[in-house]
Amino acid sequence: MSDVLKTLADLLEQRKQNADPESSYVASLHHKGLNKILEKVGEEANEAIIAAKDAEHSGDNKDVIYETADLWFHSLVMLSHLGEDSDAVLDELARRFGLSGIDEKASRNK
Ligand SMILES: N=c1c2ncn([C@@H]3O[C@H](COP(=O)(O)OP(=O)(O)OP(=O)(O)O)[C@@H](O)[C@H]3O)c2ncn1[C@@H]1O[C@H](COP(=O)(O)O)[C@@H](O)[C@H]1O
Repeated sequence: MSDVLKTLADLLEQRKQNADPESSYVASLHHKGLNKILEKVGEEANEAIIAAKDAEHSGDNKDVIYETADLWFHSLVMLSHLGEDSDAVLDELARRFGLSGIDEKASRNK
């Protein structure tokens, strides 16, 4: 795991276990439950899509990077809520190295 993901994973775990929803945004999301977390993931995905479309026209990627960070962050809170962290996702991505998306899809449709 990258240092950033490891530091964030540790912070998210600490906030999930010990933090007060009044003073921690992450704890407030866990307190509100999975549906609220999923609502935020959907909202941030939409914002990232809109920012990407705008970036295509303006040539300025600042907002798409900001919105993608929001999307990744809320996805990590979702995984944390379910007892997982980014390691599991990175392992899955590593497992796919060298496996063409087209070949993988064809193997599913046999
Ligand atoms: N990386 C982030 C991070 N990215 C985005 N956000 C928050 O995500 C929220 C979502 O943005 P919105 O504009 O949708 O917020 P909003 O409209 O207030 O949200 P709603 O009322 O609609 O739910 C904002 O409050 C952002 O500040 C984050 N909050 C926390 N972190 C990390 O998590 C750590 C722990 O945070 P706390 O739990 O707050 O201490 C922090 O130190 C950071 O490292």
